[in-house]
Amino acid sequence: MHNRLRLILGIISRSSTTMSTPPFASERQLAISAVRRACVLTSSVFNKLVKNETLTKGDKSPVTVGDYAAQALISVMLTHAFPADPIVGEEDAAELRAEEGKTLRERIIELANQALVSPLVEGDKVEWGIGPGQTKTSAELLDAIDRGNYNGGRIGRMWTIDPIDGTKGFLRGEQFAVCLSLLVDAQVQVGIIGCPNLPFDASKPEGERGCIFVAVRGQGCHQIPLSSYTETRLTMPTFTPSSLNFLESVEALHSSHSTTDTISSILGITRPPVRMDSQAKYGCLARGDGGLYLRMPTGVGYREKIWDHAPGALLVEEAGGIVTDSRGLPLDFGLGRTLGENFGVVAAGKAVHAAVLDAVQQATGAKAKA
Ligand SMILES: Nc1ncnc2c1ncn2[C@@H]1O[C@H](COP(=O)(O)O)[C@@H](OP(=O)(O)O)[C@H]1O
Ligand SMILES: [Mg+2]
Ligand SMILES: [Mg+2]
Ligand SMILES: [Mg+2]
Repeated sequence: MHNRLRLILGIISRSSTTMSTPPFASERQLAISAVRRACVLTSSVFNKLVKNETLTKGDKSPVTVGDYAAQALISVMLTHAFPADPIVGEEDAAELRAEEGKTLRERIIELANQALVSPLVEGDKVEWGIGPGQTKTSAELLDAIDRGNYNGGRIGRMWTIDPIDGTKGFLRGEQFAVCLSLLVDAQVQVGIIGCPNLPFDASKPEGERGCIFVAVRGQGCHQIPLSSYTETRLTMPTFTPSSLNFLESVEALHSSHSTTDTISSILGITRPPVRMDSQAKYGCLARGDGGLYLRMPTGVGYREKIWDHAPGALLVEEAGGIVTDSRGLPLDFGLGRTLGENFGVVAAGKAVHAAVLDAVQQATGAKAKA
């Protein structure tokens, strides 16, 4: 009798847990923890970065010990929690494996291990390979970086990692972001962006810095301070064309400033653009710091990478906005590691997106969607 009662109570409690757990709750919790640790790691690197800790990659873009160490850390945590999930990560360890001497490698291993062993905080779980005593060997950490070599595609689960997005902003001491997303069948289901240098409240630029933006499809977009765990739901305010201002890259090589100037004058926007590095722009759009984010191709044949847009696009959609390319089509995260041919990015609130798209098409001659 006693055993039967225990069995019934067990079934009730198991089914109520299942019913009350929203989809992707574990993934969300893990992703927040990983991004939080990577934000601490990258900020600490910035404070101590020395000149010879930055490399130039084959495409001439910079990469620092912070990028490598943060990708290793996040990859270790993902692999402990979800060993079957492939990872599309920006960095690979080829340069490190070929390094003469071990200066960079040793620094990266030290940084990643410091981040892995730091004490558990709210939401952390020791099963993710973190907490005291969880150090990894150099070989394990290089392999963790290289787990990011997945080619992407349309089918199945996969994570994207951009361990430092806006590395150029990071090196200037300006905005950068740690970006993580979960794709399932090419749809972004979870998007997390940590911005250690971003003011928590745009109206207080000298106030507290550091925020994490979190979105799960169908569950809204939230902001959490880096210093605590309180979540605030974000909803994009309604802009009209006359109150619009826009966000764009600092780097004119990444987004054509002259094209956005033309779009701006077609729309009658008088406020100057807010130029900011990284996917912090998507977070700022989601919380209404700007009404529009434009990224216009510069004509160099560059293909946008999925890790540069997947988490950001979900933040904006879950805060009530629309994200398309300049033809009005959704960004396609199922094409592999890139978004394919570059038709730019047009992200804005529902009330203005159509008008903005019209202006983009006038300025660029992009064809509207059929
Ligand atoms: N020619 C180009 N056009 C568009 N994006 C580019 C580019 N060259 C590099 N990028 C991407 O722009 C990202 C930074 O975007 P932003 O200008 O919004 O800060 C870089 O991310 P990383 O810094 O992670 O390498 C890189 O992937
Ligand atoms: Mg890069
Ligand atoms: Mg990037
Ligand atoms: Mg990067």
